Amino acid sequence: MTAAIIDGKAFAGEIRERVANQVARLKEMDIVPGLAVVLVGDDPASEIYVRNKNRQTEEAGMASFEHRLGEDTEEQELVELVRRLNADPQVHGILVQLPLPDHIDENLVINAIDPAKDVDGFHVINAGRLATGQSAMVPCTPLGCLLMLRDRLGDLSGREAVVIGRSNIVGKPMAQLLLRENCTVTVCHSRTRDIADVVRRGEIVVAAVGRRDFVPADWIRRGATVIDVGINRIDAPEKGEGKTRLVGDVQFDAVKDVADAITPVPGGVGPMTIACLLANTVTACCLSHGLPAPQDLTV
Ligand SMILES: Nc1nc2c(c(=O)[nH]1)N[C@@H](CN(C=O)c1ccc(C(=O)N[C@@H](CCC(=O)O)C(=O)O)cc1)CN2
Repeated sequence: MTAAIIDGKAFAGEIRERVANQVARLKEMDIVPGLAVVLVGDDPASEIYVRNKNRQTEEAGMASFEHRLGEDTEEQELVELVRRLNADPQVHGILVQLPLPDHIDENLVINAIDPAKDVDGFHVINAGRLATGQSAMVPCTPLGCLLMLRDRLGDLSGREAVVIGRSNIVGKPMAQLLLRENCTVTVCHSRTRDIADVVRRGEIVVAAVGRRDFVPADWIRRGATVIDVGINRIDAPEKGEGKTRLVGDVQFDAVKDVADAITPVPGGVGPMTIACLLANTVTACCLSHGLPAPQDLTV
């Protein structure tokens, strides 16, 4: 068996097209969705993600507001910026790029964002709404994973799903979304006993541990759909001195001989994350104007 490769880059392009159509529709009503992205410090990977977010926001016809603060910015200064953005009617979505420098309490900053503008879906109110089956802003990476799973498998009801990783950003919301789809969900983590046997139950496996090559082929049930959320940068001397490349959490070359379908890294989940951020911003904009959330951008 050779797995189908799920093309996240192409799918993200489709989502961005849907976003651009919704933005054009809103412009006819003189409404321009706006996204504010806040970057604190100079982490090189975050710099790239923020640049891409701003570029793609503008390409979709939305307003992009970029705020860059120094590494030694005080927590209070960041919270004050968030409060100003909460009050700004041109801003419908606020995203504070993570990770933040160690001296800043991430939860405190995230929970200072107006939940209606929390397009990352990380605010405790949105997490609670998702967990209790109420309408919520859904975190972008799990939202992208779910859209790919539905596109590949259709109805997910009754499927055995295994999520590897229990982070607030991916693992927990992913598990909640799969539960909402009526999957039987198991969450594995560093203390899970007999993890190979547990993962082998999954018809759907979502790997989000942040450890390169963590999932070998003999953990994967034949015919499973495997979503690799890992983004691990490793040295790539074969590309030249000092060069690097990205690998996922799954041993792609071996697993593709067992799985029915698999997402690659790069080109899988990553591009979907930013496309879903744009989708969430349009949703937040519509809701703030008393319009319904666009059905083709939400789950
Ligand atoms: N506030 C947030 N911070 C972070 C999030 C998030 O969703 N909200 N997620 C990650 C980083 N991230 C977005 O911010 C992100 C990571 C990767 C990609 C992506 O497109 N990856 C490409 C490869 C890009 C490359 O070559 O480096 C791929 O996988 O194909 C987009 C967004 C942590 N922080």
